[in-house]
Amino acid sequence: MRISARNLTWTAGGTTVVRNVTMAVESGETVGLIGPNGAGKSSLLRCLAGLRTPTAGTVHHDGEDIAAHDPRHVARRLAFVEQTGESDTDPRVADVVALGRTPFRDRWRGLSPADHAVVDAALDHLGLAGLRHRHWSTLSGGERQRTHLARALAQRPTAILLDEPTNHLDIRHQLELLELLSHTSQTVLVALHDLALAARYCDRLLLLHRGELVAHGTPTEVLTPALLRQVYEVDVHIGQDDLGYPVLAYRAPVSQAR
Ligand SMILES: Nc1ncnc2c1ncn2[C@@H]1O[C@H](COP(=O)(O)OP(=O)(O)OP(=O)(O)O)[C@@H](O)[C@H]1O
Repeated sequence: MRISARNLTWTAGGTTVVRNVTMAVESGETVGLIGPNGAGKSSLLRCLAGLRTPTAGTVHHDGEDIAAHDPRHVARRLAFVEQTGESDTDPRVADVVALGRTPFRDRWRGLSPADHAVVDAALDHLGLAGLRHRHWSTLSGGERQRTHLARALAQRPTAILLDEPTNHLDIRHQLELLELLSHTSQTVLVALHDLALAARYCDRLLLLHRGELVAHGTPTEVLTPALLRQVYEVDVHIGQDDLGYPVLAYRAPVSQAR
């Protein structure tokens, strides 16, 4: 699915959080959304997922303006993995993953055998089968994050938006998750703080700064010392490891380096 925004602005509490963003993620691409804390990444993702109504501008999924559709229609094609939060209830892992089938179910009916098979496959895919009966409150941060991703996969979406899905994961699980995302045929837009991982696994990067899209292109085009100095206010040396993957060596913040 192609996801696009045109002149998208979102204002909250008197502040313009996302400013006049025009962008597109082509069908099947894996695109990284990067930018400093508070740049507007989560807010942009929510607008693209139909969870926030833009103050101005439009969001299209495969050419359809999502403002013309109800959330259930959007959720049948697009899954959103938010940063993990606390829950008032204490569901079991399998129940959380089964929520992925909600957009396809009759409200008053339980899961069909086909739904159960999809849930089981998602649990297996994320290595969660052994935790399926565990309660949410007993899970580690990384287990919760993988459960959220399994819920998204159980939705069988054509596009997945993810908000910092690796922030609770150890290195192995970070690499596994990004391998999974970069090899899927689905359209993926993922907010990431780790620029080296973003460069390694994403086809293209979108760089947000103070709500504006200040750069987009291949990782090599976007990750330049000059741009990272301007946006992140750090000096960085960008090299390559022996496999050709980018290595970023950060220096002191610009203000302290003088
Ligand atoms: N509902 C809201 N009302 C007022 N301000 C908001 C609201 N939502 C977000 N903001 C502000 O908008 C800015 C961008 O927030 P957002 O969470 O989109 O940034 P982010 O790039 O995802 O940040 P981080 O990397 O820290 O997660 C922040 O300064 C935040 O405080």
